[in-house]
Amino acid sequence: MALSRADARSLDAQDPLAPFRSRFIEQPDDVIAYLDGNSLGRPLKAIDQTWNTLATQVWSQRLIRGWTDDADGGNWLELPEIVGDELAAAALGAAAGQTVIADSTTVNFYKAMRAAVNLRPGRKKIIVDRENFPTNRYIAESVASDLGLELVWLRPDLATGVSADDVAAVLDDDVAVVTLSHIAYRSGFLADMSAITALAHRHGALVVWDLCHSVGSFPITLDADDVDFAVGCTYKFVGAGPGAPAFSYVNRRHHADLNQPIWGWLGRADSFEMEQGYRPAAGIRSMISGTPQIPGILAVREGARVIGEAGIDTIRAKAVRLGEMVISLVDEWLGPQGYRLGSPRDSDQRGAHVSILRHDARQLNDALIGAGVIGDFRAPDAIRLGLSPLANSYEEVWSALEVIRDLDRAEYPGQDRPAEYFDRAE
Ligand SMILES: Cc1ncc(COP(=O)(O)O)c(C=O)c1O
Ligand SMILES: Nc1c(O)cccc1C(=O)C[C@H](N)C(=O)O
Repeated sequence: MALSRADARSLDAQDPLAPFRSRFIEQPDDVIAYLDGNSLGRPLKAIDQTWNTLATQVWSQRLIRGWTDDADGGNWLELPEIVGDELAAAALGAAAGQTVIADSTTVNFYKAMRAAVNLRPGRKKIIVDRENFPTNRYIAESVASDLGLELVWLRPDLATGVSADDVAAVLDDDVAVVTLSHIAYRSGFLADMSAITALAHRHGALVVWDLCHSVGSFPITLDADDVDFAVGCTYKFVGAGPGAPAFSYVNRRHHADLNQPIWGWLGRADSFEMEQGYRPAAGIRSMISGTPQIPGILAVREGARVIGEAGIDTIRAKAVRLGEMVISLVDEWLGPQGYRLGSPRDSDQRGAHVSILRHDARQLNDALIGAGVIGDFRAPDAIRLGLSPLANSYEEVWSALEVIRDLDRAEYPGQDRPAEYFDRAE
């Protein structure tokens, strides 16, 4: 028996995270459910205040001195490292001094991949998977092409993702880097970061993890797992806003030999001496290239603060419970309408979104947005339902599934559905 609306309400009544919903700026009245926080999180009221303070009290008053004045526990030039440490403590399981907020995930991923390969001279292979986010696949191609390396492609089943066994099957001592997404962008499959990292290390390879879909939704343990490099975005579950700067983590044991490819002035030692020749700054600072994006970094600080306050374990527990609710409703209501589950059924293998598959997903998703349920379509046949434990209520998610069910009834009344309805176009 699927949960009823009353059941969803009762889950909300017991939800320790329910008070956090009022931290967000209200969504428009015509939105029944916003299930796209795994693409762009909703804004916190605190960010509105932070940006207002930045413009009216800090930027306008300190002017250029903001870069070097010691206020807010540091100056703007230091904020990438300061807020990097704050995010690391709240959401990455990483000790201070190994994380910076800078650039986009794409750019950070490029830097991390090149830096990792530089640490393994003479090795000729990079392992990457076909289900990885496009930017990761393209950057891996670009790095391999520039450096004359071979790409070894994993081809995971969409719903089962990349296992340690898949990696073990192609790993040898000629592999420089294994790169994977911790949570797959389409299926939500959760990779075993600890096991795969240990496996890569046994062959002398390094790992570069993309944490875009896990940061802020899943307890990450970068130091404990001895991860080498990790990158991820802050506009999803961290909620720092469209185009907010990403983060880059490099394990301390690589700092002495770290050599990333974009040699900008702010990653140099003694930047303001403006000297000839590049000499990397000490530590994680050398992952920076150019001027930090201060409004975005301050928004990351607010996101990290709220995650720290809520507690990442509590966030994860609610993500699991929301996912289970969605899957039970999919089974009961949507299976008979020709939808299939496009995510792992087992919560231990699933992140904070659930994908449902149907051949006409693109049109369905457009219709859903029109009906006030905002998820997203991912080619070729997936509707992703992103579950944001801080912003979504159980009832909101339940209502979304009800809308999906009823939309389909309206479109295809009765039991006589066209045959192609059930045949997934592969
Ligand atoms: C897994 C993953 N990696 C990388 C990116 C790309 O990040 P960006 O476009 O911010 O560089 C995204 C989302 O866009 C993503 O989901
Ligand atoms: N970064 C995005 C953008 O600039 C426009 C639209 C969507 C996005 C996304 O974040 C996509 C997202 N990373 C995904 O998992 O599909």
